[in-house]
Amino acid sequence: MPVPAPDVVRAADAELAVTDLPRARRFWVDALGFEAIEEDDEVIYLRGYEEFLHHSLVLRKAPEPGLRRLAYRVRTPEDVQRAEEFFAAKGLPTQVVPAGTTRGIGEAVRVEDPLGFPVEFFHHAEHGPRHVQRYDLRRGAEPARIDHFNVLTPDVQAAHDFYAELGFRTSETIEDDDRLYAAWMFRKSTVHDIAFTGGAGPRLHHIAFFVPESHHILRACDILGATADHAHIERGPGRHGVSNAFYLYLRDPDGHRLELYTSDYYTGDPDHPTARWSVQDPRRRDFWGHDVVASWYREGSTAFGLDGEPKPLVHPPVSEETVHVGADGIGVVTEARLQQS
Ligand SMILES: O=S(=O)(O)c1ccc(O)c(O)c1
Ligand SMILES: [Fe+2]
Repeated sequence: MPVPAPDVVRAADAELAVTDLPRARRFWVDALGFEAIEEDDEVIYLRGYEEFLHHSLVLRKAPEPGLRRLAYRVRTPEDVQRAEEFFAAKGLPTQVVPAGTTRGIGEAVRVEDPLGFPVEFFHHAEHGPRHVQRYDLRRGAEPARIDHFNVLTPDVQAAHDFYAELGFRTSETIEDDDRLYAAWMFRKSTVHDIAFTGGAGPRLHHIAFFVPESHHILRACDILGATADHAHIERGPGRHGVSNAFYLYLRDPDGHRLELYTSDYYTGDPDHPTARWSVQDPRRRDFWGHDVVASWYREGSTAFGLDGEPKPLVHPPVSEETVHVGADGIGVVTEARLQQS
């Protein structure tokens, strides 16, 4: 008798290990505009203005940077128990953590998924003050809420198949006749809660935060330019092919990648179709055909297991970067330009 999957509502919380908390606070709070709703010498709880749960992201001081957990909210308290049974039935590590282990979060279960990532499922959560219309407080990029996680994994097909078993549906893919290079999967009615980027893993690729409008992304660029912190800008701003979202990728002081993301689309109907992109299409990752900087494919954050130890990396047989002739479409675009000249 298969163990039923928990009813996942959305990607809702995450925790990053950072090596210098005041330095991280200057970036995430002073520059980007997240609200620090609770903090001490060891930890900062950050919150987006649309979020009604206690927080959106936890930054915890540690000797080494890395990903400590990706957290999904589930629909009922019984789904927390269901999550534990679902992963335990697959022989995967699980641990129940008492309420308050993470401030504002009730009893939760932490697991290592088959990809090697530390994943948490929770239901009970304190509600924080509603700041969505506190325009007197909103600052920087005015981050609204967590939108999705993106992880580096050597076998995107296996990752896709497992999260499909967990009840996620697929909104978009990048593929060719031989393999699936990337996939975007969702539980909430938008393009994704989790996405898989082919590469050595398990590593975190990025955590994305929804911002209300594209001008908030441009404001983040201007703020970082104004303080001569432009080196934090890694890729963009631009328009994604996959997801159609307007985007910007930043690297925080510890190298953690975050995305500011807006204007993707609704996916809530039961027969929502999957959009499939060819790995040879130069518009797939940037709709305007802009190349993707190599670091975006190659770099990610270490993932810590439930034991707190860094997870060893497994390398993929083939990477999108190499299949697509250089970092991302340089060969294809160059050929096209040469043919025009
Ligand atoms: O670069 S992609 O267009 O593939 C893309 C689409 C949506 C995302 O959230 C993302 O990080 C990357
Ligand atoms: Fe993303």
